[in-house]
Amino acid sequence: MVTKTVERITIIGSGNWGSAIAKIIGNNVLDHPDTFERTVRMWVFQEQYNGENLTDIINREHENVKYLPGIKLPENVYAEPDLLKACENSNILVFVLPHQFIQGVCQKLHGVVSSNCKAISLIKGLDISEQGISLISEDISQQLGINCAVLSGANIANEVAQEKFCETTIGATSPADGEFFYKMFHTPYFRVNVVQDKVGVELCGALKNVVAVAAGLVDGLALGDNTKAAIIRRGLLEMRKFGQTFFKGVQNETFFESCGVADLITTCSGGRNRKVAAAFVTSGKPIDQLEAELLNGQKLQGTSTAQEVNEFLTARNMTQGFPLFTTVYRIIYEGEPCTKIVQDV
Ligand SMILES: NC(=O)C1=CN([C@@H]2O[C@H](COP(=O)(O)OP(=O)(O)OC[C@H]3O[C@@H](n4cnc5c(N)ncnc54)[C@H](O)[C@@H]3O)[C@@H](O)[C@H]2O)C=CC1
Ligand SMILES: O=C(CO)COP(=O)(O)O
Repeated sequence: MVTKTVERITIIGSGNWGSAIAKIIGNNVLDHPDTFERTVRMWVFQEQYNGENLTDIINREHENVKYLPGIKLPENVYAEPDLLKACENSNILVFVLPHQFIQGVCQKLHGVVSSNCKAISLIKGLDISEQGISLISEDISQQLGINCAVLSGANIANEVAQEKFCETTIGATSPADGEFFYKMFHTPYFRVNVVQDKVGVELCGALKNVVAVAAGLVDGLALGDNTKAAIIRRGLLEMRKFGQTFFKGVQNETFFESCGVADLITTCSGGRNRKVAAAFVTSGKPIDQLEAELLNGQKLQGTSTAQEVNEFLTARNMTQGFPLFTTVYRIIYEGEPCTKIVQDV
């Protein structure tokens, strides 16, 4: 008798979103014992919390008391501090860590991961410099020699963890992979829609964070909802222009998915980028200091993405074509007055 092998999942990342996703996957695998191994390992970047290893607390209390406090994780989610051990013999890798850390993780996993592994990236960022731009899912594929789908949507982690109804988008070029990851992530309160425009989905997730910073600047200046809506609309247009200028095949329809307009709405209302950008206006403090003061170890993504996008556009003398992205960068990093957010775009 041929026994069907079950898929072993490792979640690489355990922050605010990583922990919320661990809850979804940990519960979903229990509903599909014929497809998935019961234990879901979660790689945790080890740190001390009240003098104790965070991994020990998570495995004892089944709660990520630092990054998702108050939410119980399924008992089949196991926190592992050693990256290679966490990924050992896994054939499904879920990448969900702040984008600035992915290169280091891929270097450690290079040559270790089996070629029959599937991966999906939930990271909202880009690998971008003046030399060029690549999607993080492409970096993962290229460095680890495996296919990598993406998931991105209107998914503020704390609300998802409280099982408040929301949607998300999976971008997978292979229908079979799309179906597989649908099963792994979909729940009645976390409604998955699968599209084939993987590039568009990933770009939306990364670039919306820059628009969220712009929205936060508007809020900090108390310019009101009409102004915020105008900035969000202009940001959506720049997101589409950036995608369709520098990548092939980005579909207009993708911007109407959860990963597009919906994620813009939620992030520009309740996200961390918005919150910290508003404080940047009202406090006058540097953005890094505000990140440390306001986010308790969680990481901003929109400001670094604005910096990376500006470096890329400047190298091509194309900043004028993206006034909102450029103005966000100049306000945050070059000391331009915050009021420029409604003057220069
Ligand atoms: N928090 C949210 O509401 C959502 C976040 N996302 C995206 O998911 C990705 C992960 O974000 P979060 O899970 O919220 O992380 P986070 O913003 O909570 O960041 C903290 C995480 O970074 C880890 N970390 C710190 N230093 C590290 C290092 N040197 N190497 C490796 N890891 C390190 C910490 O251990 C912790 O797991 C980001 O790209 C974010 O944009 C997507 C949807 C929602
Ligand atoms: O991506 C998110 C919501 O979909 C979270 O956005 P922030 O990182 O701005 O909190």
